[in-house]
Amino acid sequence: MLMCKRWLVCSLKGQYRSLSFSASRRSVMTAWVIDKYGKNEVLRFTKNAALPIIHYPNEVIVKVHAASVNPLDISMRGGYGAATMAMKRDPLNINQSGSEFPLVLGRDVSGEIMECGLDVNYFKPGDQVWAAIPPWKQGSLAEFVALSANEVSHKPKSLRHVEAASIPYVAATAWSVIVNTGGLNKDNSSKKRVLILGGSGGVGTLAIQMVKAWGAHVTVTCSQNAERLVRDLGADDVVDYTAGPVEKQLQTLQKLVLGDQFDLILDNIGGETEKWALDLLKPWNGAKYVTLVTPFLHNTDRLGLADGMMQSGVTIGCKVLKHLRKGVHYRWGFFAPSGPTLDEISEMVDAGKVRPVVEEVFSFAQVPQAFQKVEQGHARGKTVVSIVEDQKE
Ligand SMILES: NC(=O)C1=CN([C@@H]2O[C@H](COP(=O)(O)OP(=O)(O)OC[C@H]3O[C@@H](n4cnc5c(N)ncnc54)[C@H](OP(=O)(O)O)[C@@H]3O)[C@@H](O)[C@H]2O)C=CC1
Repeated sequence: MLMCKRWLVCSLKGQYRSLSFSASRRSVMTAWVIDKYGKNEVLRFTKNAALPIIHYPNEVIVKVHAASVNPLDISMRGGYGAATMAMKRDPLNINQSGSEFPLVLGRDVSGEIMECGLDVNYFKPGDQVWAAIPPWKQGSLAEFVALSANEVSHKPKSLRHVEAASIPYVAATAWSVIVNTGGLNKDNSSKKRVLILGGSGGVGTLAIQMVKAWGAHVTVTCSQNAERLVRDLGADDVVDYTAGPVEKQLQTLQKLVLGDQFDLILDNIGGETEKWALDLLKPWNGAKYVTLVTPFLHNTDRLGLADGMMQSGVTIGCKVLKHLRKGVHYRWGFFAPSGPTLDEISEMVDAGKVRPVVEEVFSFAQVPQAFQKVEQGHARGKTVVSIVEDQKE
């Protein structure tokens, strides 16, 4: 359904091609890369990173104005997901080394289209765009990035690049778990009760705003000093997880205030939470618990692709069946890159229903400090990297 708008516009607009970028092409660009997995010391600034080129006719090259750092970048810096990503990365074996290095991290981009492949009709050079970059592709902590056009979307007109870069990855993740896995959308969320475990970080601050805009009643767990932030974003009830056992506080809230159980729980925390959280769902009513903290990539890193996927299949299968017997649905949620999803988010932003929550902006020279910041945890929204000096549209 989301793709329809794009097809319509494509057929109306006709074809656009690359303009001046190809002609004035350099072969190298500046970037932060890693040449091996490890801690922050592996981050290396270079002026000689290979400039991305278009390999497929549906690809575009985007000049990066701003990027952001997510917890995934910290994990990928340490080798998380390497086995699975290697399967998808460099499908043409362009660098002929079979190696993923030098690897550029950064999953969010806000910037400008420089060049379009021959099949790209929806974008043209000069368009202001944003995107969430799949983990198996080279990232956005660089001057340019190559993406498939269906991963890219026109950025909200009301946002500057540094604001826009805070949204795509967490928005695409929140949309994937709430809409695709959780089954809620703008037409069926009114008066639904949603619990967001861990509401103060990147995904949480976006998820609160989305379900609130669709009319849901939103309960959030976070630490005490994040209460004002999450209430400003739309949380109706806030539980301070540092003030005592969070499950007891939520049970009391359900009995005394809500008078009902939850239709959807989004778990950004993982670990012990799934031992008690599913008891807070309405049974036999299609209610779902979706966790973003899954062992999927850890399994493939540890056991290899085939055995890791088999192990994940057994684990999720057992959990789904165990909870189905109690009348509730257990699910794993994943980030899903999608331009059409970002088109929807862009409209919500320009309509004032979703706003960026930028905690700190670092310069391109300060990328290692941005990683340190994210690694320390306790996020209150997003950590952004400004790559081209930002200009108000
Ligand atoms: N499976 C997938 O495809 C994806 C998975 N993820 C995962 O989802 C999780 C959330 O991502 P993201 O929002 O970007 O992470 P962030 O680091 O931005 O946010 C985490 C937030 O949780 C808060 N927090 C920590 N412990 C608790 C707790 N026990 N209860 C309530 N709040 C808590 C932190 O603040 P404080 O400590 O101060 O309370 C922080 O604000 C991460 O584990 C990430 O790796 C994210 C995207 C995609």
